[in-house]
Amino acid sequence: MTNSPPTAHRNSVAPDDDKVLLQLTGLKKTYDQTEVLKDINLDIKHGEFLTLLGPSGCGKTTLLRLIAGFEQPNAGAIYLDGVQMAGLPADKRPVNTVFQQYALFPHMTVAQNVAYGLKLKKVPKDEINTRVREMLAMVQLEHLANRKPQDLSGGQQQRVAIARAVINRPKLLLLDEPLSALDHKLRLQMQSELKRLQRELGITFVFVTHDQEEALSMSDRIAVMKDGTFQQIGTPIEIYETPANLFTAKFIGETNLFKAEVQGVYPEQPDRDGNVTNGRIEVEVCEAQAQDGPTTLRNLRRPNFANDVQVGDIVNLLLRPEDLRIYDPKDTAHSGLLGRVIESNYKGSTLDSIIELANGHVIKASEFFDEDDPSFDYKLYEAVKVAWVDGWEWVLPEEDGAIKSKTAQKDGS
Ligand SMILES: Nc1ncnc2c1ncn2[C@@H]1O[C@H](COP(=O)(O)OP(=O)(O)OP(=O)(O)O)[C@@H](O)[C@H]1O
Repeated sequence: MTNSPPTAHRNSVAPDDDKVLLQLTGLKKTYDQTEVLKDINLDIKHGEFLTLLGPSGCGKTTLLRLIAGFEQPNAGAIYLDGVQMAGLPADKRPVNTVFQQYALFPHMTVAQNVAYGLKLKKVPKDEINTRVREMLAMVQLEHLANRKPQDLSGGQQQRVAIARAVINRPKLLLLDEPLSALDHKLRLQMQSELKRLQRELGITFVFVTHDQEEALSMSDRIAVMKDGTFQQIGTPIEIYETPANLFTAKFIGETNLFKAEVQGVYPEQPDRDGNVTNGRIEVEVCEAQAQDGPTTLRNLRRPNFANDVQVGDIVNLLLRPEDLRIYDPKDTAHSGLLGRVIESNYKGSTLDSIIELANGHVIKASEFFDEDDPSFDYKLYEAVKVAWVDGWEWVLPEEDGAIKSKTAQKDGS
């Protein structure tokens, strides 16, 4: 993977303190004898922005509904600030939810919509007015306080919904795909506004999306879900750069995958100063007709994995488009995979190329555009050699975690 972090890095803010706000232990939920959540365990810290990310039907909304108290789990427990939530109805939990449909009251003005929760709580009128004013300033809607929801744009309506949900300072705000009804440009704008608001209010957010770019750019941590289980929980950088399995690798960002055969295994061992060095393996990429010299990998970045691997095993070599470099096939300084460029798109800051390798495998490379760099001087359908930046690769076992040797695969076992 690249050493230059994705955009998420600049936006992510470490939570204020390490105290756990929300603790989920052994949560299970079954509908019609189908377990849609299986043994969910997660600690969320005060002030954290945590995103549940996964394909449709993986259980994201169900998990939010359990936390909110709209549904009860079949097993497990939910603790909020150390208090067990079992049996506590939704309206008694210090939690609010923002849905994709904003559900604003059409007959009320913006200010009345935002004031609604405080009015129910019988907060004094003067205090309500002050807090509504402050809240509308925060979401930059003061000038629209007397408008009705139907006279607002989608983005403005969503800001009212968010203001209404946070005015009574819940400890936790649950957001279920709150931006998915917005067009692309507005969605990007709302992403940064929402992030700013979360930082200013210091409220813990649990945000649901199936948009991986949104998850990467907004979250402190992402929990990647599939079939009611967590596949990986980590920072955007961890999830993108060191995915725990093939599902996460393929779900987040663009991925080039190569099968590779292990040629040598060198477990971790102490160096001269007594520090334990990472284990490493050497592999040969299984792209037989596409290869120009041995393409070996020396520095495996997952030390524990190295000890499980044996010579002859097949592993997956993961390379993001930005990890690849394109060279002249006559170049002798780099060993790589031979192919030809079948599509080339100039994107301003990058040049994105689709390359068909000699064995038919199609891959994608994305390089920063530099007019002075002669390595970019290739034309469509021209032969090229593709290599990767040493140390930017990531190695994964097969999906089920098992590593099948080449011989075993041939035997069909
Ligand atoms: N009330 C219900 N009765 C029966 N099955 C349900 C119910 N609610 C959800 N499910 C099922 O539980 C699974 C998880 O649904 P859920 O809505 O949590 O997924 P999701 O990840 O939020 O999906 P999406 O991204 O499409 O909103 C799905 O298979 C869904 O059909």
